[in-house]
Amino acid sequence: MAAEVSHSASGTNGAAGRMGVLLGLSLRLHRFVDLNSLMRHTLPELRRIMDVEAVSIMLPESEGEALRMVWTENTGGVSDEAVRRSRIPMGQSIAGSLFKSRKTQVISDVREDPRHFPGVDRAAGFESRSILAIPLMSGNRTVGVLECINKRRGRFEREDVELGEALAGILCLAIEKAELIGRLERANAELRALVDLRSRQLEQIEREKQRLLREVEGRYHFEQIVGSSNAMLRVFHHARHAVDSDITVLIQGETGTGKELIARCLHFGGSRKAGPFVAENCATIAPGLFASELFGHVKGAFSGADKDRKGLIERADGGTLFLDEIGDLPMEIQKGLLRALEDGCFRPVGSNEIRRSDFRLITATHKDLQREVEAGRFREDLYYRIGVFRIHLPPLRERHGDIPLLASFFLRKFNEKYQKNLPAIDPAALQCLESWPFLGNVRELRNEIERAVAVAEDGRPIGLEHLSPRLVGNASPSCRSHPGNLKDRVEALERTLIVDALKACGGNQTKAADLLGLSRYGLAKKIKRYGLSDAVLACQPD
Ligand SMILES: Nc1ncnc2c1ncn2[C@@H]1O[C@H](COP(=O)(O)OP(=O)(O)OP(=O)(O)O)[C@@H](O)[C@H]1O
Repeated sequence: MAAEVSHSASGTNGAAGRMGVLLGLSLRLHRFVDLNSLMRHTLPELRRIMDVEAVSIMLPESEGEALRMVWTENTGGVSDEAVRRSRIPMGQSIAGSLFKSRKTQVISDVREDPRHFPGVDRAAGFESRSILAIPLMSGNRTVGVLECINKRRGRFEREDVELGEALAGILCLAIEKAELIGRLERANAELRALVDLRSRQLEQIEREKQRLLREVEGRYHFEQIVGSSNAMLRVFHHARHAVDSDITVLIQGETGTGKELIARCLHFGGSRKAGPFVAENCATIAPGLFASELFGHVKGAFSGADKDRKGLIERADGGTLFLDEIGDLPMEIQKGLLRALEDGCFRPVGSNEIRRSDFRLITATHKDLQREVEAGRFREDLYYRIGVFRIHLPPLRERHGDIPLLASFFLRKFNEKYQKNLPAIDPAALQCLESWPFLGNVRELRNEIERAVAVAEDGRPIGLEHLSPRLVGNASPSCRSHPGNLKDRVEALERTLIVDALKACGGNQTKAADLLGLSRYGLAKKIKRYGLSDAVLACQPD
């Protein structure tokens, strides 16, 4: 038999006593911040106050299909653990129907109630006879269900219902508070773990940054710039004076002579090495974009400026700005650069705000800037300001003596890149390289060696057949001869003649064999012996 009980004012009988009980419990409840200890201390007291054999608290599963017995306390000597975590189907139990109706119910004879779910009783070895079931409400939300089971003396009366509801209200607040604190503690622990992880990652990034810095410093070090000619030794000696100061440096030289390399060495060898190295080639900037590239712009400064953008000067703050081909900087921008050089101040396009940047300026040009000044294309004051310290890099054709050193430096570098082990550049090929004018300077030599390493057979030296045809075609006959002993010289000459014949016959081995007075088989053997298969392929007509 079940009766729904509406919330009603308490009676006067024993009101002061009940008030005392409630107050005492509410004070004690709020001492607990952890749900489990709260329940461990509260449920026995609840059972005593309500004068029942057992009390249970059930909370919904996250999917909402069942309730779980989360805490229980009984006098039957059955361990809590036996019944805890019991699953009570929402649609087939008194607690489940109450969870939905949200109305307190007194069931005076449980055996007669068809909703009674006997699974829990079986697990507990306990027999429920009467139940006072009370929803735990938080505002409009049902948080769970409290069941007071088997009234010891008499039946559940109106006073029991009122006391139970008042207790449930206090309990609900305490559960919510403890749950909230639990959630906060979990979030806090997650946050701490995240902070720990982030700081470990930051440490790792910092270690990696230091490692890369050491690596870059090692790479851009004057010792890494190859050259033993007097001209280059003078450059090294002179350039070192500019490493430890903030002095502006103007590097002059043809394309590919190593101007940017020197600029990097000045930056990474000096006190600004931990700051940025920002490099830009003025020849590649569209005329209308110079101001925005150099000084940056603010959102809306011009059509297409959909967000603020830092310019080169601002990005180089704390480091070095390297402007290659400074001779191409338009007149109208030169004044702004001069001002930034004087006091570090500049104004982004579209902004009224003056910003500051602490940067060192290194510039480079292949042009004669003095002549640009005379022609009225370059400001004289800027010319003197950027050229406080000058470095002139001689073209490679004026320091042919550096070619063998540079060539073997690049051979080592590209052996590593292509994971090969070409032991050397043979003397004929070296002589050929030395006789080439290299208008593209060191860059052209570097590209030539890279190409040769890429095509050459692993384990064998680089020979004439691995060089570009234009270089070999240009080589003088003496350069094609080998300076070694007679056997080496004969072999080198033989190889050169075979390459020439293959070239003349467009890679056709039968014709080349005729031309050389060899059998087709004899030529094939020599091609194999000299490792000329790449040369044969290179000679094939397109
Ligand atoms: N003396 C050198 N030793 C080793 N490598 C060098 C040397 N000089 C130049 N290089 C290499 O040659 C290539 C071209 O050098 P870099 O870019 O510094 O020349 P650049 O004068 O700035 O050319 P551009 O004016 O065309 O920009 C780079 O790979 C550089 O590392």
